[in-house]
Amino acid sequence: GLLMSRGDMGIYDPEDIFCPYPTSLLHIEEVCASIVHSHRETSQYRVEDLQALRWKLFSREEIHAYQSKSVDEMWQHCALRLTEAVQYVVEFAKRIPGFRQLCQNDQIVLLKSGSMELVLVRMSRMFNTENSTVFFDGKFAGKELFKSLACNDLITAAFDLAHNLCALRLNEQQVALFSALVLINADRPCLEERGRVERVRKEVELALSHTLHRDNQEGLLHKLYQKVAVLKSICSLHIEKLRWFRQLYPLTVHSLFPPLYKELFGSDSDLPLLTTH
Ligand SMILES: CCS(=O)(=O)c1ccc(CNC(=O)N2CC3(CCCC3)c3nc(-c4c(OC)ncnc4C4CC4)ccc32)cc1
Repeated sequence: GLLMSRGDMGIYDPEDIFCPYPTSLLHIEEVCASIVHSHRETSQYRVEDLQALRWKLFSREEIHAYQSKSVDEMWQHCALRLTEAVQYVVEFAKRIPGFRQLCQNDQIVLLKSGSMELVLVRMSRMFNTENSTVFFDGKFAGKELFKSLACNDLITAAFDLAHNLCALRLNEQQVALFSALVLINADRPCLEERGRVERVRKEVELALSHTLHRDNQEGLLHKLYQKVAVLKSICSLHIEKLRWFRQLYPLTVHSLFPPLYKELFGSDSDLPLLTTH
């Protein structure tokens, strides 16, 4: 498009109404490189390691042990795994160019609303479409392992999304840029400086379309935007289940859920764990 024709001079042309900010190709390539690097550094498991573990499946006995856990035991166990995953996502977010320049409130709003969506995107990297298993607790698990969560619709939705994202065969660069795009969303409620979030997002959008253009895969952009809607619906279903679970087991949530829970799903806004150091 017009932006790309500018070359790396970034010359600001007053007549140019399409580009109020000089976004040069060089700068976009720097944004790409930085986001992909941050993704690698904060991805919890490398793709090559997951490939090597591909056929490490839970035995029937191990699956039975998970299925014999009580509902609140299994939720606690999953909560710990999810919290670990969210902490890596928080690290990734903090390294997205421009994220730490956003005001504290907006950083937290984006993380509160986007971290679970990012965990779901990352889950697709840990999914084996040949036997519909996901890497969980050190091995690959089928969805029957999560039976005692009593959330089969939620788990099925998460597995289906992982399957569909896998089918797009995104490379790590595309996963990294898509992840950043999912997080930097200027439409989130309660943002204080929406315009600034929009500008950071614009750069990520350019980086993603630049990468897809270079990989000759522009068709993916439309499919990725469709996936954003699915991420949102799974997260709403997840919050519903969380409310249901908290009504049944208030003590578990209050005392045994990780501290991150109160930050991400609690009402208080002073959030030590998520602040940028
Ligand atoms: C965020 C921190 S927190 O605020 O303290 C917090 C908030 C909510 C909960 C309860 N939800 C929960 O545990 N869930 C939900 C879902 C199922 C679907 C959407 C994500 C999920 N997934 C996993 C998980 C995986 O977690 C890393 N890794 C691989 N597979 C899976 C499951 C097959 C989907 C593991 C836990 C897990 C717990 C903790």
